[in-house]
Amino acid sequence: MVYIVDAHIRGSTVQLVRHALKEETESRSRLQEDLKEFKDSAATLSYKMHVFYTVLKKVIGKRLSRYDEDELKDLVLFSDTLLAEGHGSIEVRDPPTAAQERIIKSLIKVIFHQMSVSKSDNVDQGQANLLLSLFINKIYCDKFVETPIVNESGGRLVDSVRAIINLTKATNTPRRKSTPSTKNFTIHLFCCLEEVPNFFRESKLLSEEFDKIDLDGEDSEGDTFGTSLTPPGILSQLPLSKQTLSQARITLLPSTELEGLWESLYFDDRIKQRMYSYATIALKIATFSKAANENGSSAFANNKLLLVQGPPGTGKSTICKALCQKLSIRKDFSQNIDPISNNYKGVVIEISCSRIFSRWFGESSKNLTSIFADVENLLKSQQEDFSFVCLLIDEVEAIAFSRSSLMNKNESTDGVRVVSTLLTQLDLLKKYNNFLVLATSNLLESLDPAFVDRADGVFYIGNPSKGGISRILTSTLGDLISKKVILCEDSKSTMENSIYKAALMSIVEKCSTLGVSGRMLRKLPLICLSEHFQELPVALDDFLLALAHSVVDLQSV
Ligand SMILES: Nc1ncnc2c1ncn2[C@@H]1O[C@H](COP(=O)(O)OP(=O)(O)OP(=O)(O)O)[C@@H](O)[C@H]1O
Repeated sequence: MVYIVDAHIRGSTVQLVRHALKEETESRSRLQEDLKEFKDSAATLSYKMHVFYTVLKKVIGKRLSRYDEDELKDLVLFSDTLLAEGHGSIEVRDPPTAAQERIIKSLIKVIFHQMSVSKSDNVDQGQANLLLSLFINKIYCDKFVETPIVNESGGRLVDSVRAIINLTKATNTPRRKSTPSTKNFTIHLFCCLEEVPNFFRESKLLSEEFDKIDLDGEDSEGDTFGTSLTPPGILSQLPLSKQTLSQARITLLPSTELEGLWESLYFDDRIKQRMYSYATIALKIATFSKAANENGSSAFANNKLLLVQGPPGTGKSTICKALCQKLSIRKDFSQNIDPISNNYKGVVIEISCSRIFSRWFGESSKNLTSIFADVENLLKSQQEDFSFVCLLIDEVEAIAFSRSSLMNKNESTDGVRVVSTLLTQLDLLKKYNNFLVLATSNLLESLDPAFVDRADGVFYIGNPSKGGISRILTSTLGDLISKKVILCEDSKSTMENSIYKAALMSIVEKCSTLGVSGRMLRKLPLICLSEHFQELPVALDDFLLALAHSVVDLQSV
């Protein structure tokens, strides 16, 4: 079984490792007065950091191998768990104290010395616990079900293909081979940009410079940057016009804003894995075309467009943003980028369809063209930096409404022009190997067939199943218990208690019958507290009774 592990590292402590290794590298070079070696110290430092990351990954892998398969599924390990369970671990401040700095520097010295003597990157248990507590914030584990297709029978290929096509139960039908139960961990270390030492300071300086620029010029419309959390100083470095910045929300990745979203979503049908695979294959395959020096034309379709559709509040927009964050963390297309480097690994441009529309004839399609022109500039500038650009179009029906319906309704030709512009622009940009479009819609039937046809994958996301409902409610309850809004005897094991489990299950059953959306499930605890209590905290028993009432009340909404 393959597990994709995303380990969220602490930028501040890892930066200290870099300092320690840099000091050591430079002092050695100076001692030896070897000019060439001194010049190569940057390469030596980057090699040593690579060794440090390898040791850290090995320690994480060993720690995770303690868990069985069931426990590993969607496991999230927080730093306090790592701290409580590891002898020799220490709690570290952010930024670390002077004493903690000394511990980190000594530990690194000792580990590197050990490795040079033993010629192995193994560390003892005490050191492993110390490494985990000092450098890891959180560990997420994603089970990746691999079903490689093999012709196990070894029969003639043509017979096997025919057996599949005709769905015969012939003995030589090639099957999807089940993977052995060994645990393989693919570990990615990451740090959100806002936590990278100096990123924020630099962006603050840039912001100050940016503030001096007059934004009230003729073409500054609306609340520029109003919705973006990325500091304007950083945004001003991107080749984007003020107009695009006011009509789109830009997020540089990985971002703290999107952190933990992927793990907070519970879907059936391996939807997350499938979307991740589609996105990575689309981006990876494009790099092959680049290697073959093709200039865009290809015998197979790769529009790099994924469409997510389904009823409101089912997590469509959230999964798209979470997917972008994962693509930037897992770096399948951006090897060798240091997790604590200042470089962003991806950019999400979220288009606000309502802002694109203008009351002036022809303006809407002009707005769209200008956004796409900016996206193209950005794609060009990012190509060598191993970072991707994702265009996220929420509620795409606003700009991809079926043209025939528009004409039947005698709507103005402006709407038709917007759809045609969108299609033309998508066709133009698909040649970029670092480009991806994610679109969401509640109204698949109303979309223009030519747009749907361009989607490489169409994913349906419905209301959560019983399993999903149970996990959403359990996680929300767990959060309220840990925040002490809900009181119970043992905050860690209460929800394991069979009495509470059975009570919650009845609520889950009712939610499932009513077809409650993920959004409503996330809101239910707040509705329940507001409707039934005046004072906080509340007892768990009372909360569950009130929750049952709130769910029943949903019937009348
Ligand atoms: N399956 C789910 N698991 C966990 N959380 C969910 C799930 N579905 C929805 N949510 C939560 O519901 C909220 C709304 O999600 P989101 O806005 O992504 O839905 P949407 O499908 O895009 O809605 P709309 O179509 O109305 O724009 C988010 O906070 C999200 O985390």
